[in-house]
Amino acid sequence: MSSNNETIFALSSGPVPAGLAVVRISGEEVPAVVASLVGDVPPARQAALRSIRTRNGLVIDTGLILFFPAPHSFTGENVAELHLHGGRAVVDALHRELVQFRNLRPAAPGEFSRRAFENGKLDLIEIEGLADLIAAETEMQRRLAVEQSSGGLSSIYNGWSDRLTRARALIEAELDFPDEEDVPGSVSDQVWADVASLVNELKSHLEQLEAGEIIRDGFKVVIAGRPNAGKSSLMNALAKRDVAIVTDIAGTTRDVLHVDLSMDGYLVKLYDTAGLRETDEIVEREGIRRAEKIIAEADLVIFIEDVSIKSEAEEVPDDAVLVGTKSDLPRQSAREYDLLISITHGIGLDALRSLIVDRLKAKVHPQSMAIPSRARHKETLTQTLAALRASLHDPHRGLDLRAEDLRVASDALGRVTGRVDVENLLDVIFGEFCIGK
Ligand SMILES: Nc1nc2c(ncn2[C@@H]2O[C@H](COP(=O)(O)OP(=O)(O)OP(=O)(O)O)[C@@H](O)[C@H]2O)c(=O)[nH]1
Ligand SMILES: [K+]
Ligand SMILES: [Mg+2]
Repeated sequence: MSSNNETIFALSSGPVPAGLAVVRISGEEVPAVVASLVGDVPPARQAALRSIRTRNGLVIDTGLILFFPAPHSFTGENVAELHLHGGRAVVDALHRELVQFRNLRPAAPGEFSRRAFENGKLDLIEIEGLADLIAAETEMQRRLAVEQSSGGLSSIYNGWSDRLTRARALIEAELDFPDEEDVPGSVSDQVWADVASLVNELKSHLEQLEAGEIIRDGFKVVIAGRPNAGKSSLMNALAKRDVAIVTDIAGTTRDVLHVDLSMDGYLVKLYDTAGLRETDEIVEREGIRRAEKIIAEADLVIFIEDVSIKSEAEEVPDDAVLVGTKSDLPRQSAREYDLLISITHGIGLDALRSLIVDRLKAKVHPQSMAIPSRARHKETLTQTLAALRASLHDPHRGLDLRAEDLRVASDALGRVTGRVDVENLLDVIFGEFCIGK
């Protein structure tokens, strides 16, 4: 059990007014609070219909109550859920009543999840997965988050941890009994063979990071090209709304504009940028600087060119999709394009959408959804891999030094799931939750 002796509560469902409001309470005081509110403590884990009253006997509302005795609850503590009617005044009245109890206070953001972590109910990967699941807006984000929040990814890391622990134990045994004839050399060989295969598994796992990041954070597509090429018109057509200002004045767009699209279940982040050209105009120049920055960070650049004007020798970024636009106008450009479109005539847009999805899938083709997706995962897994490689680097190095590398690897891997001390990280991780989670 956690050492938290305060009981916390919060509205865990969405904003009121709504059909229902679910208020969650967690901590030691829960049975006493529930008995006071509804007159008894209902049977564990069964929905019970009750009148919820103030201590003066006034009815606040009638609703369902669920009691989850410790440790079989989300937080591992005593938990109650009150399902009320989702009115502002109903929730406020319950709030006013709850703050009257001793040792009862409103929860901080992420505090229920933090208690779940501290009581060993969820590890850090599962907690992060839960935050992602709540934030998920696309189907692929949901699948990735479900895999993480339900322990699929953790089980890989726990499996690796167990293998490392075993390897370290065998090496320690060899260090403790160096002259024992009956600790055969082949034991040590087996250990290093397994460490080598761990290195390979970790390496291919880390190669999936880019896919995980694209699924979680989105595939960044940047529209670039000369002023007046029709970039903002394309952005608006793909977004199906008027996001960007379109005029026939070259240099209309200055700031980087952005919309989120869902394509084939993936999050695509589409950016419109200032037209690229030499200019002395200060505002436009800043716009171009910003454009160049986002182009450098893009997963895919769509470089568009007006086919109705003679194309100048332009630098098109490597890997960019070269799109000729305004195909409704008489053609002047002799360049070969990957695709021709016309925004005014609605030509080629579906083909462009498919092309974006194809490029995305060329980068993201995970065999499984048990893949890393955050900078934090990358950092700790990279440290693990480096230490494992160090242990294999020179077989003639002292066994004690190689054992120390394995210890470093073990610690780094333990920090991924939070098995090893991560106190300094917790505020960051739980801070991204909303209140009530
Ligand atoms: N005929 C024709 N005109 C187009 C097409 N797409 C855009 N235009 C016109 O081209 C002009 C410039 O379009 P924008 O979308 O503002 O071009 P931009 O590349 O965003 O321009 P900057 O932001 O100034 O760099 C506008 O007058 C549009 O109406 C098209 O497919 N066909
Ligand atoms: K323009
Ligand atoms: Mg524009």
